Amino acid sequence: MITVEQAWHIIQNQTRDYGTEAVAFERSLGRILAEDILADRDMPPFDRVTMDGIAINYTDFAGGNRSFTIAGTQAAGDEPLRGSKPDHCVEIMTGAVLPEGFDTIIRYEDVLITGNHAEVIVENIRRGQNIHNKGKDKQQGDVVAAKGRVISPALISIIASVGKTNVLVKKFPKVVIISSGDELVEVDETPAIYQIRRSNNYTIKAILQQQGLQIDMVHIPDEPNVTRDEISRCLDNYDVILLSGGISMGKFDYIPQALEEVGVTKLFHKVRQRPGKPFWFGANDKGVLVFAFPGNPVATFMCVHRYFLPWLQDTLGLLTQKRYAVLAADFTFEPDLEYFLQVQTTMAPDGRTMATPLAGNGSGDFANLADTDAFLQLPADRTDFEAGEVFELFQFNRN
Ligand SMILES: Nc1nc2c(c(=O)[nH]1)N[C@H]1C(S)=C(S)[C@@H](COP(=O)(O)OP(=O)(O)OC[C@H]3O[C@@H](n4cnc5c(N)ncnc54)[C@H](O)[C@@H]3O)O[C@H]1N2
Ligand code: MOO
Ligand SMILES: [Mg+2]
Repeated sequence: MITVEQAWHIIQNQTRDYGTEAVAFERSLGRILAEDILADRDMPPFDRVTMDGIAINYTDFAGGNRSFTIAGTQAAGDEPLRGSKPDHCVEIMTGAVLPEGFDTIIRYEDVLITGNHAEVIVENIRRGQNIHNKGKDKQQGDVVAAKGRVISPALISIIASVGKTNVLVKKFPKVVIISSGDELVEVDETPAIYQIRRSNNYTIKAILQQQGLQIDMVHIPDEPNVTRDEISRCLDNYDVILLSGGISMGKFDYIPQALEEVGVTKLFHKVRQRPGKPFWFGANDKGVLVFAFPGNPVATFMCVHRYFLPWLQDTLGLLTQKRYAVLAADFTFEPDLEYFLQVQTTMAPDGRTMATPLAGNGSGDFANLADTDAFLQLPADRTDFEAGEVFELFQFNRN
């Protein structure tokens, strides 16, 4: 049986390029930028006043003058006043362009205005103070935001300020979730005593919605012909199929055989891990990928976070960093499998991320997932894990 790392490498070798698309910039939050955003003008585009007060020519002040005649007022958005004279000043507002002949702004707090005169009442004035100079942040044509970044609220302000109404982003793959199982009824149905409502498919959908993906859902019974037909139809209409359930050793686990019958080549089946050991992964000759996750809810959930989201991030060209956390309490796990230990994380005052184990009652205990926010990947070759040791962390339940 392959290890988690081997499984991940096989999946990583199947990243795809789904191209790019233009979207309205107001709808681009969270998408991956697929073009460099250039400054269309210098930033700031003019010498921008940063305090409400008066504009003077510093030479007048240096020559000993403290009382200035107010020659006019200039608000933000006004054209710059012209024709300055010695010992004149202009009342000026934050965001206004610096008028010709002036080079220094003194805030209202440091002047006394009487009639049309302004007297400067402080001595520590610097030439050029309170002005955000043209081009100081970026020059016209500079890359302000490089492609490959997630579009954050800060990037939205850059995109808006350079006047891009549409922005090029990475296209998402078309994804469908197929759940299976005769014991599963719809959410609005009342299950018989031996049935349950389906939930894995909604969880996967929600995880992908957090990434900005819209996805379709299909449910199939444990019946080989329907299983084959539905998978076949989805192979023709989607880039990625996510399955949940029907891949283990049960008499009615038809999925692996059906996948191979409809031309999906198995790249692996079973990984040395808990939960999620029966995980099946493959691709057809058109490049459609199939992630068939084990049906137990925690197994599906973990596999989506451990394999599918990293694949999606790689596919979209997103640079990601591994995360680590400190195990906060001793923990023992005996089987010769890598273990995805559910934890609650906290930030300690010394800056470390602490992970408190909350193992739950196995991979059917999805109630436990709501009380945890991450899992630690514990290696297979050991049994005892001690408080203070550091392991790789995979976060979920993020908002
Ligand atoms: N003889 C063996 N039996 C099992 C093994 C094994 O190695 N040998 N592995 C176990 C492990 S580990 C897992 S995980 C499960 C995987 O089972 P399947 O992928 O075949 O999934 P199902 O049998 O269809 O369902 C398992 C379990 O999950 C529930 N389920 C399935 N889909 C959903 C859904 N959409 N929403 C909510 N719950 C769902 C289902 O009702 C079952 O309770 O196999 C073990 N068996
Ligand atoms: O993968 Mo199974 O989830 O260990 O029950
Ligand atoms: Mg089964």
